[in-house]
Amino acid sequence: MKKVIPLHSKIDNEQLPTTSTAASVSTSEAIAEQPGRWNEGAEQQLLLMQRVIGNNNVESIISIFYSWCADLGLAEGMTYETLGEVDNIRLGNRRHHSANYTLVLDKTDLGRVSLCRRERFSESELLAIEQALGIIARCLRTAIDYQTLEALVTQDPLTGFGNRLSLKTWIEREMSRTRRHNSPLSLMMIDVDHFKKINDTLGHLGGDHILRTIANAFKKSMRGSDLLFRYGGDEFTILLPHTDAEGAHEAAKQIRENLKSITNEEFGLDDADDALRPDVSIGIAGYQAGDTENTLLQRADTHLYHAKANGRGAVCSNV
Ligand SMILES: Nc1nc2c(ncn2[C@@H]2O[C@H](COP(=O)(O)OP(=O)(O)OP(=O)(O)O)[C@@H](O)[C@H]2O)c(=O)[nH]1
Repeated sequence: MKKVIPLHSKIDNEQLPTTSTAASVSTSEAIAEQPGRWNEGAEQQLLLMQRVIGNNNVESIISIFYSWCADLGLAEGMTYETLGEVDNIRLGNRRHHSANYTLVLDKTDLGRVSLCRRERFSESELLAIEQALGIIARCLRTAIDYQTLEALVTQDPLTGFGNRLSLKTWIEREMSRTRRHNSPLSLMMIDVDHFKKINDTLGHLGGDHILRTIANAFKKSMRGSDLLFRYGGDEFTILLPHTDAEGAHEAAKQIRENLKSITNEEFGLDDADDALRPDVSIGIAGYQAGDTENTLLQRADTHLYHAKANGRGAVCSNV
């Protein structure tokens, strides 16, 4: 009888593996070179295919693949690691025996998959895993491309937070949620004071570093449900679901306060540059019935203008 030789020549399937050696597996070849075996688990493979096809979310595809393996007793734990935009994923538990794969499809690195469980993997099980990886590989590539493109279009490259386009999407989403549930919603427009002077003194790269530091400080001051965006230049927007203008006003004061706890060193400033320590002006608008994206932004902007006109380093709203 013809011996089936798995393509993964370096699977860790020993009694006491200490480190894992990744085997490079071209998953499309894995299916093509084992046509006989393909039919054996055809039903399960079909089920997996039906679940992942058309799915553009990497995390979801990985989690479907893991559930599929776990249901068949092929895994008790799994990790998925990539170098790109997609976060690393860990599912289930760590176990003694592991099967490690580097997924490569048409020369594109799709990441590393490591499955583990208490028992050794048999050759036929490893083959089933490879065939399943072959199925998810194409969906994964589409999903990775989709998520990378989505990040390019919606993320601000300097700070990594959402950009103006992303803000538009989220305002619409949160406004319709607010209308449906009759819950409050507020929006903050934040502008760094005298940022031009910071740029002129520290140079553009120094200015970039300050913008990133400020954005990260905003993020730390916010609640988990609040959403931060870079509106453009030295302007940021925070969308605060479930928060009325009064609550947002208090949150804005806290944001300004928290900026004071950032050290000169973190800002990339010398002690002699104390005068350059950044402060912000903030305008706030609470959602009102009949508001559109533009009217909400416009009101926050008007309040921001007043905060600037009142000498900067201030919070202004209608509360
Ligand atoms: N370093 C850096 N600077 C930027 C970026 N985008 C815009 N800027 C600068 O941000 C500065 C914004 O300055 P202004 O809008 O004139 O306002 P300001 O100096 O902050 O003064 P006020 O807002 O009136 O307090 C300009 O000098 C822009 O060149 C960026 O991505 N990085």
